[in-house]
Amino acid sequence: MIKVQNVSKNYKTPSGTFQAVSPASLHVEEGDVYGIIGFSGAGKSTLLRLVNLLEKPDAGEVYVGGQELTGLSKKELRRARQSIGMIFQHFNLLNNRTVSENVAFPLEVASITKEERVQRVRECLEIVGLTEKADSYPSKLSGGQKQRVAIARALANRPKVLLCDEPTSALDPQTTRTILAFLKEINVQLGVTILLVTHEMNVVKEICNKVAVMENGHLVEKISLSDREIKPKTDIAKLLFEEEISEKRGIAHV
Ligand SMILES: Nc1ncnc2c1ncn2[C@@H]1O[C@H](COP(=O)(O)OP(=O)(O)OP(=O)(O)O)[C@@H](O)[C@H]1O
Repeated sequence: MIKVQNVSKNYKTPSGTFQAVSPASLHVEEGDVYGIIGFSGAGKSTLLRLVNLLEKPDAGEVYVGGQELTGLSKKELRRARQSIGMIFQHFNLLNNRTVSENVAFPLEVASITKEERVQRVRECLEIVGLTEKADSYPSKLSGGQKQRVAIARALANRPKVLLCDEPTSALDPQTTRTILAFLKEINVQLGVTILLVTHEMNVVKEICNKVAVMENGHLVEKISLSDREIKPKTDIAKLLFEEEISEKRGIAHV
């Protein structure tokens, strides 16, 4: 469903060129909830944004649903992006629009008729259980509710793929569980393939079936979580998995 082939990204900085993502390849199959985990600055968000070309790769190819995004014109890319939803750590809602108007926004961009928009907004708000907040403004919502609106908005155009950039990092543990449950339901019930960036192993363990580990711009290891025994090979993957095991056993880290 998503194929990233030898994609890389450099940034120009005052001190020279900085390689945020060095040639990386990733294959996300239909139905996966695929995690990308790593510490801050590892290049996770950059890699995610390379998938829908919010960041333009310096090299490599990106395919989503069999279509090569890296070969499209601007107009074709705008259209292709309609089948790729995205949610963010800080929700990125439009504060001067109501909940309904936020969810309707991508439908307006896609030139969907008003009648269809009203119907689809209603459906999406039902999916995330926020029908009663349709006329509220984002400022009146909790963090969890804001993320549910963002999910509804991301689903409006019936995407095949949902990209999630640290979707629960701004939320408390209880709300995190609720949002992860929504994402899992969307994956199972609606058949949406999910690629999710996080620095928290508990998020990966909760909903992902596969995870790629990133360190200093490199994808260093890919692990299937459906394997009976998970055996991380690299030091960073061992550290991330062992931290999780230690936390479960109640061992404090200093
Ligand atoms: N536009 C930019 N210009 C220069 N450097 C950038 C730019 N965007 C990201 N970087 C740098 O690239 C590296 C990777 O950033 P990225 O946000 O992808 O990491 P991350 O793993 O998602 O970390 P975090 O969770 O802290 O966001 C960081 O060192 C960051 O400072």
